[in-house]
Amino acid sequence: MSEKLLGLASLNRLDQNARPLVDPRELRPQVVHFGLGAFHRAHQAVYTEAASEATGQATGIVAVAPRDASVVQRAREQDYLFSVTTRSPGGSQPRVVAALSGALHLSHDAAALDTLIRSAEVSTITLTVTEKGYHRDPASGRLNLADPRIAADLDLSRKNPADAVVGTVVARLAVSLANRLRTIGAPIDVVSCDNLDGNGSVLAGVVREFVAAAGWADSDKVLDWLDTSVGFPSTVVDRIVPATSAADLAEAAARLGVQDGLAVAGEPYSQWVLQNAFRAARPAWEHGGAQFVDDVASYQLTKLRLLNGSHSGLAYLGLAAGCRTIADVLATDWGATFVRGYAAEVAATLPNGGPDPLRYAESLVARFSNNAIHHELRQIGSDGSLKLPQRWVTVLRDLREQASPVGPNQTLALAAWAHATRPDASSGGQLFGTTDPATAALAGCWRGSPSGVVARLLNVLGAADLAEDADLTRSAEALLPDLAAGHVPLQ
Ligand SMILES: NC(=O)c1ccc[n+]([C@@H]2O[C@H](COP(=O)([O-])OP(=O)(O)OC[C@H]3O[C@@H](n4cnc5c(N)ncnc54)[C@H](O)[C@@H]3O)[C@@H](O)[C@H]2O)c1
Ligand SMILES: O=P(O)(O)OC[C@@H](O)[C@@H](O)[C@H](O)[C@H](O)CO
Repeated sequence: MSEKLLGLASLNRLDQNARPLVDPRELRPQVVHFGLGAFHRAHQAVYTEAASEATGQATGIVAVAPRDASVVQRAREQDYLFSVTTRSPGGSQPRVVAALSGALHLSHDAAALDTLIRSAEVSTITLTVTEKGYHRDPASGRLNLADPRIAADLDLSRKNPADAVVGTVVARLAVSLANRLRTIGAPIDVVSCDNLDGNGSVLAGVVREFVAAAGWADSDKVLDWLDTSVGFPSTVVDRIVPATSAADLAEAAARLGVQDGLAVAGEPYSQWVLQNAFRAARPAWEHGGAQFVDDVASYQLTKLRLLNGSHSGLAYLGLAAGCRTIADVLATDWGATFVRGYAAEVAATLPNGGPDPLRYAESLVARFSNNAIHHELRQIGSDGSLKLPQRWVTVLRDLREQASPVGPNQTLALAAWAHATRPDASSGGQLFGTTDPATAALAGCWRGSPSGVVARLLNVLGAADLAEDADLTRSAEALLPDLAAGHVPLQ
């Protein structure tokens, strides 16, 4: 292997402060992680390495790439090492992290993955597979059995219950957890680290629905075992980690002195709150800085509704105004005002006992203003049809239930999202280049009469109840001409 590439052979070329906290050769697999994306590397992997250093138990993660096989290849070439650069306006600091002990592809390595999930050494599974990875129906929130990929996996797993080479993470979990019951039967925990409201119960729900729909001879027994022996704790994960750019890779190579094809960069802030609801032995993440609490709901709602909710709003407004990154938006004369105003409007929907919303908003203004982080609005604005149900729709419903009015910042954010879903004739995609699995359905909403477009779009989010709120939809539609002119009409 080339010494110019990050790997075991090039570790001694690194500056002392850029070296891993633990010896990568000592890692033993205890965790299987689905979703070998940027966030996992800069978040759960970092906590796991810190816990390994603190406890002296070198926990290894076998990371699974559900789609892109090239990332598995790169991880293998680099002996599963990668760097995380912490970026702030004061400077940036890369460090190589030793937490991964293997990498597999979901379908190419199906047999090895199944063996691992039913092995006694693995006690925890984690996931960062985006909202798309859960295959939920937007209106009901349940597993969408009509989704072609889920339907295909159900078909495969009916024909071959134990050995099906399935293509979705939900099906892989259902099949391999059932195989674990059929072989060692030892308890295990499965931890969703995606930005979903009640992510533990959402994940438990889709896995159970797959098992029930598969109709295996032992499906009922598997469902009972999932209840008694498999934990699905909820978690709140927080660290801003943009997709890695070519410039990030070049900077990592220059700073480290070796090439790192898996480099990621993130902000200094990081938080991981986990529900104390594990059934099996787990990594001692509390020694790596994670918090364990009995109920994560107040942390989860505050984070999703204030951070992610305002992030989405900034993304759509910023795109309308011609900005590229979140820091660009915060540099306008309206960015911070929007974050504060939006937080004040959402505050009434947050449970007691969580962080103070207005102080939280101030911390967001500071984090979002970090101009060493280049978080593209197009990335945040993509998949809006799957993100907005938990970022905005639940908030709007709670306000209706309280008979409270929808605030001007929420209405403006809704209008900006609507504007960003406009079809772009030249590209065939969305106006600003955001991507969304519901692009065609969203584009279809622009075909009817202009009045009614916001209601039609809300229906695509599975929010027929909000679509009937004429005050909301008309107020949002009234803002569209300003947004189309590149003006953000913030009061
Ligand atoms: N990046 C962040 O700042 C951040 C912060 C908090 C939480 N998160 C959570 O982590 C998730 C992933 O973020 P990331 O930055 O790693 O993104 P990424 O694009 O780098 O990685 C996404 C991962 O999800 C997988 N994936 C995508 N679509 C899938 C599908 N349909 N089925 C199964 N797997 C699929 C990809 O293969 C990849 O492994 C986010 O969607 C969010 O829920 C991210
Ligand atoms: O990662 P996504 O695409 O689901 O959402 C974009 C951002 O809102 C999100 O990544 C935040 O930066 C993150 O949740 C902060 O912890």
